[in-house]
Amino acid sequence: MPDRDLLIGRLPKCELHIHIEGSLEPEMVFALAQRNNIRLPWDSVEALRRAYAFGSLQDFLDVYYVGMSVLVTEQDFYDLAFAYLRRAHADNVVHVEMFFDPQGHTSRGIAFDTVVNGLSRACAEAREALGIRASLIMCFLRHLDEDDAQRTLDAALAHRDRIVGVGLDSSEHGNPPEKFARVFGRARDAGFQLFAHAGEEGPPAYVWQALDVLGVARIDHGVRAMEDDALVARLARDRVPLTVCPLSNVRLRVVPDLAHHPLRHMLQKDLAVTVNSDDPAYFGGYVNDNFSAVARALDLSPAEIVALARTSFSAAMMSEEERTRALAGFDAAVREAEGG
Ligand SMILES: Nc1ncnc2[nH]cnc12
Ligand SMILES: [Zn+2]
Repeated sequence: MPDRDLLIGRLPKCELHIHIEGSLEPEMVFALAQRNNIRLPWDSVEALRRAYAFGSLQDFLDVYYVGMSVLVTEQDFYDLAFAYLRRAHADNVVHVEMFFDPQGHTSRGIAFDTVVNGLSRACAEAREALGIRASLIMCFLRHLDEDDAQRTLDAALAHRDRIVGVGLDSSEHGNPPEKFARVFGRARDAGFQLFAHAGEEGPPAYVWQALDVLGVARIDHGVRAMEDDALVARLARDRVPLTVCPLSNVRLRVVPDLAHHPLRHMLQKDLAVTVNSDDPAYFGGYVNDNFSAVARALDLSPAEIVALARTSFSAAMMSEEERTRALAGFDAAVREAEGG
């Protein structure tokens, strides 16, 4: 086996937890602010970077929503998504399920169509130019009310062919999944796949609700599920995928440092863990950086690294035919890595 970072780079992988607005690098924030004549509360890229010292999820979200205010035109959304897909491709990501936050834009007067047109054009062109597959998952902002989410779902129905699923993100404390039970029921009836952030900062009860009230197919983060043995047993029994984001968890103080990250324990409990970047521009790294940092801190073996990347394919939304083909490519890449 080659060394850890070489192996990580050689493994094809899926990224299943990326907020596209969280890939907005500070340089791009300033370039788009200039292009669109937007005034920012920071006077330089360095000042913005200094604002990235977060004490909690809410601290981050306060900066994240201001950062995304520079996105105005369809071209802005296209440029953002294409830049991310190019970067992900460099990390050997072959399949992306991309979150976006329409309410962060429609609340500023940007049309839903502008957002979806720009993002979906980037996905289509990246497929052509780079061979990377990408689809869109629209997240509801859970700090907003149910009616706002219902109106957002109404807008999404007109784009049913370009949005594959719905998710739930933003401030977790005090905004349990059950607040959106009816919205998710409608989304399910409309044929959307269902996802939710749960157990990032919030308690295990929110993970139970995401599973049993919303009926989600995957849990985003889910690290606090480890506090509840019965929940761990349920997640393991049903092989519910968990999209874990190690660098995010450190930056948002969910864990004190990577050496204390529960990922190894999650693997020992037979949970279907994947590694992802969450908001790479804000948390110090893209998907390979997340693999590399957590593998080093927890001294993961090559077999464990391979297993994590392989799980990203079983956890992805693909037809069984696509999955079989993708896994064959994955296994071939592992054999090649083992050979040299
Ligand atoms: N890590 C995260 N948790 C909840 N909402 C988010 N929106 C963007 N990143 C998020
Ligand atoms: Zn997230």
